[in-house]
Amino acid sequence: MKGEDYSESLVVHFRRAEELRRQALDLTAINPNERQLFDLELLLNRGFYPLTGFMDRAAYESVLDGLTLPDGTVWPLPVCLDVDERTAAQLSPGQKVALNDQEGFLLAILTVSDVWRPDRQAEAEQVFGSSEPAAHPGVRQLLEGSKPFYVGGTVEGISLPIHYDFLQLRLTPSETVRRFTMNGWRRVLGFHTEQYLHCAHREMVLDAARQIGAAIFLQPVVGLDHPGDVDFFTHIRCYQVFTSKFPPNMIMLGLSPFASRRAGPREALQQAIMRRNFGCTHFMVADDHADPFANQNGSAMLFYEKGAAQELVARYATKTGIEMVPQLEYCYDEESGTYSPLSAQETDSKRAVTSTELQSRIVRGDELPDWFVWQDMLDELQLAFPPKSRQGFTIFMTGLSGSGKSTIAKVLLVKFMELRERPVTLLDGDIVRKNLSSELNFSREHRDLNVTRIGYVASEITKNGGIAICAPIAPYEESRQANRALISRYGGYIEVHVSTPLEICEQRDRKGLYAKARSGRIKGVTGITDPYHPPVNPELRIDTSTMTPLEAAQEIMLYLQQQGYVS
Ligand SMILES: Nc1ncnc2c1ncn2[C@@H]1O[C@H](COP(=O)(O)OS(=O)(=O)O)[C@@H](OP(=O)(O)O)[C@H]1O
Ligand SMILES: Nc1ncnc2c1ncn2[C@@H]1O[C@H](COP(=O)(O)OP(=O)(O)O)[C@@H](O)[C@H]1O
Repeated sequence: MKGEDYSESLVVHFRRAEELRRQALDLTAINPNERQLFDLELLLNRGFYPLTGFMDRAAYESVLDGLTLPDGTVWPLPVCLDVDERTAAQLSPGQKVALNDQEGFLLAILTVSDVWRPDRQAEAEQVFGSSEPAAHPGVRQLLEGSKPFYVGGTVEGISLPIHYDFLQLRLTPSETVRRFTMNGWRRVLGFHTEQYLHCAHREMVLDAARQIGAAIFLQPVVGLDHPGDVDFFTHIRCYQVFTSKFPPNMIMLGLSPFASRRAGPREALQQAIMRRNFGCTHFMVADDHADPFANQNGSAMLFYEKGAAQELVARYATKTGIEMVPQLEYCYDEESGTYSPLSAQETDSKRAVTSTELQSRIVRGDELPDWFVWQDMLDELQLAFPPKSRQGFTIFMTGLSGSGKSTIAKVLLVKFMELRERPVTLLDGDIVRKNLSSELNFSREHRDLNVTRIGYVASEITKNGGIAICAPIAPYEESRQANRALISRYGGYIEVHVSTPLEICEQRDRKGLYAKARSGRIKGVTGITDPYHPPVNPELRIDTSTMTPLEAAQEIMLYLQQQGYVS
């Protein structure tokens, strides 16, 4: 990147865009992933001003070593386009490359300045303060989730990445600055969040803004981890409710396409610079800002030193042109009925409520006092996090062939249909093998694929509030765990190990499978010549050798009642 480009946006005039579209037909194309598209959007809309493209090697090294671009401008995080070795081999300086979105729609043309293989271990150390993937999710993303070559070069934008949701909130820096001016806002406090906000947050941000005579620009960063999740839409709806609780002309909401690296102090500084580019004069920084373990289990868990992010943003304030405002934790005093900052000593009659606690209280269906959250926000949250009695769930039965999975599943199916509380779907092993996995055999690889396909379908059913009953053998822990992780995001997951011993299954031998296995006519039969790894921690274990199918199903129903899934 040479020279400074002062334009409002790097998206070119539509006449030039037409020309670039024609040129792009002959160019090598790169389809940036979700994370890279976020960076591209901030380059094109100039949230990353003064960058005019993905960093070249000199800028990258300068940022890592000294938190500045080669011309001395403060810049703490690398903004690089990572590609695989095959793509890198096709690129050389001066070459033009098309950058398309995931549907192949042309967004920008990159003029390559250099291509290099970075030392990502060293980058991890400098950016995150660690090169241990297990210790930090940002390090894991960099070392295991990104590609080994970087491409630097300027970009000419044809279009900003396309969004269909909340268009009125996707404001570019020039749009926000124009609105601030129109509102008469000379001082603007940028407030970055990924959390659900409630009444105490309102008092906290309002007090901070009043102290410096500023209005508030709430710019949350959400939606990257699980785009399309109900959670994302709920977050934004709740921010809309939140902003409606402020005095007139006091707060504005906009969405930021920033892909968080969780790089603690360096990231806080980066976010401050970005907010300055959106027109803010002040930026609120928490003492655990951008920490990978913020909001988890108190400060003992933090990766970065508490307060380090605030210190770094404040230290660079003169150079960046944006001032640091510390974020204080506010609590409610039941005696006086007021909110105030929580000091370390005051915990008796004062109550602080974290956003995580808010969410878990809603899932448990607890009563929430009105000092905690507004009714209209509660309505939004309850829609997204219904109590267990209205959540979808999956009953995932695993066990040897003949252990009783299908029989119990059929009993459960009719019981749920009788209850008529939710739609119910049976994904039995042999039905799935016929309809969804007919091309698969019984190798480990194919069994895993079969089991995760069942998990995917069950996750969709669970997400939409239904009941999925799954009954494959599912002999391996890894694919069962993958299903658990996926499905638990959307609702209940109840793993039932149908633990009937092999001798009993073999005596039953309804399909003659074991006889054929013993006589060597079929190979790789689970329990005989293929392994079955019992689940480590199932919700229930049921041995059907000493009970009827009805009794087995009743054990599962009792568990569901106890957990609150069925009434
Ligand atoms: N080699 C081998 N091993 C195990 N089972 C075999 C095999 N070949 C065919 N069958 C029949 O296929 C049914 C199991 O399929 P699944 O899809 O449940 O298996 S897996 O979860 O993918 O491992 C299973 O049906 P169920 O008895 O209903 O479990 C078997 O009858
Ligand atoms: N308590 C029980 N639960 C389920 N099945 C039982 C039970 N007791 C006996 N059985 C018999 O065991 C066999 C189990 O077969 P099936 O349900 O097809 O097993 P799987 O689906 O695990 O291969 C059926 O013949 C069923 O009648």
